[in-house]
Amino acid sequence: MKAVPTQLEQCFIIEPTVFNDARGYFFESFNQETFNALIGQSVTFVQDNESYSTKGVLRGLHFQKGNWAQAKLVRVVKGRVLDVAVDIRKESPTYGQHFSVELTEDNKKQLFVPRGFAHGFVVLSDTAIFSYKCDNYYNKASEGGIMYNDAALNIDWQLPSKALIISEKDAILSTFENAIL
Ligand SMILES: Cc1cn([C@H]2C[C@H](O)[C@@H](COP(=O)(O)OP(=O)(O)O[C@H]3O[C@@H](C)C(=O)[C@@H](O)[C@H]3O)O2)c(=O)[nH]c1=O
Repeated sequence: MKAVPTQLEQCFIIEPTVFNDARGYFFESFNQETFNALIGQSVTFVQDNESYSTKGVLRGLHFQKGNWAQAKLVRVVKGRVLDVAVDIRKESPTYGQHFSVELTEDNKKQLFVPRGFAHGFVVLSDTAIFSYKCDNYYNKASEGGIMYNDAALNIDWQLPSKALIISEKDAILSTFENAIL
């Protein structure tokens, strides 16, 4: 397993070591000791989530506020997504910057999204199963969000906006400027 730094401090791409043989493949999708050593942080995940989506589904940009902030370790079990992490740590030198990476069932890359980030993804394949670990529990009252097409963030989602499928909740999120972080 390897952790590749991004330009956003504490945000890493995780590349697992995959063992292929005549039967198929094997890899450790998570190993707490190795993971914490690689990223130089002590993260304890407490909740695992999975979602299924069809092509063009865009979920995000989401975060939880205050004491309910969540770090996430995200990956794709089936299909292909563009995954995006936005630095919303006001004191950060990369505040307002984002990092995006294709996560696919073939490349098996994962993204570690630290606390203090907004997160979202769009499905590029016909269908996708998205799986992630969170280091804090879901808390509906603490949910926050930023509109995916915020002009200041200027994220290239790789699909035309008419091809996107967005929840009612996500269609009315704030601009980055007005979001309560
Ligand atoms: C996120 C979440 C949702 N839910 C419920 C609330 C709702 O009825 C239903 C669907 O929720 P949402 O529409 O918020 O699901 P979704 O849009 O997939 O939300 C997720 O998006 C990605 C981008 C993230 O980063 C995640 O942290 C999470 O915010 O599931 C839980 O019970 N537990 C959870 O942890």
